[in-house]
Amino acid sequence: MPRRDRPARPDAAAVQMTSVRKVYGKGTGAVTALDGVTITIPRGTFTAVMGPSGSGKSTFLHCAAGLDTPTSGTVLLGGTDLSGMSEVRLTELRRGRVGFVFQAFNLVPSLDVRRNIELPLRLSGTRTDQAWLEEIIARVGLTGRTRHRPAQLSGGQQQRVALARALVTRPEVIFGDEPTGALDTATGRDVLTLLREAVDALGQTVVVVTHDPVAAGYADRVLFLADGRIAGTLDAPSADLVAGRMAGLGRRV
Ligand SMILES: Nc1ncnc2c1ncn2[C@@H]1O[C@H](COP(=O)(O)OP(=O)(O)OP(=O)(O)O)[C@@H](O)[C@H]1O
Repeated sequence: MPRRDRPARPDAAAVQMTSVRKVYGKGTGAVTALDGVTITIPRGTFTAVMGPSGSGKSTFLHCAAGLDTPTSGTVLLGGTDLSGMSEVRLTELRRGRVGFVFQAFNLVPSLDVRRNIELPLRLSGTRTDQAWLEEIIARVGLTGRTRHRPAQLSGGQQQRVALARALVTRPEVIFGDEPTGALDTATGRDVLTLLREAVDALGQTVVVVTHDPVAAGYADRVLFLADGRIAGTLDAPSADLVAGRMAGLGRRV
């Protein structure tokens, strides 16, 4: 049975971006969303990406996850160079080696919890490792809810399903775009705690875009973007320190 618990390149960083530029449009209407980003994200770490509106956070996430192609520069995911990859190979890579957690959950309404979680395996033709499936269902606290449809769940429970779905393939990286943006404060904290546990207990790599300094406080490192460039990093962040740095960035732009 194909298993993904051993990365293809165990020594490689989870993500390595070198001189990544992304320009949308052409001529006078061109917008430089990323302007020479070079960063290494080690395996088994939790990174929060922050910055003012329009600083390039979503573009960064999309380029790192193979959802968008840089104008120039290179992106390596687990040692695999994404440049020049065909759309078919990029789709395969996103299914098997990348997990996503979005603000809007993006579950399939007609499928129950278990089938939603198994979906990436079914799409990539991988047999389900039942013991692993049961473990992650238990980890995210959905035991006893596996026959429910998404509409029968709270927002927090739906995001737990999305997180389990992201974990099921043992991806190189789980990318989150404001994963707590649609949740109330307490429920959002529960989801952040689960992301933290995925890093600490499972060695998962997590990269999350957020506007919330408290959410960033769950990360090992905060990456600040301003005007498409890395404006600094903060290790072992606290919400207060993050808020202070954000206020400084806000004044600069
Ligand atoms: N498809 C696109 N076409 C043209 N310009 C774009 C496109 N996507 C993003 N941009 C521009 O690129 C810049 C960076 O956008 P991006 O969405 O990455 O920023 P962000 O930091 O995620 O913003 P926000 O916090 O508001 O979501 C912005 O100036 C934006 O207008």
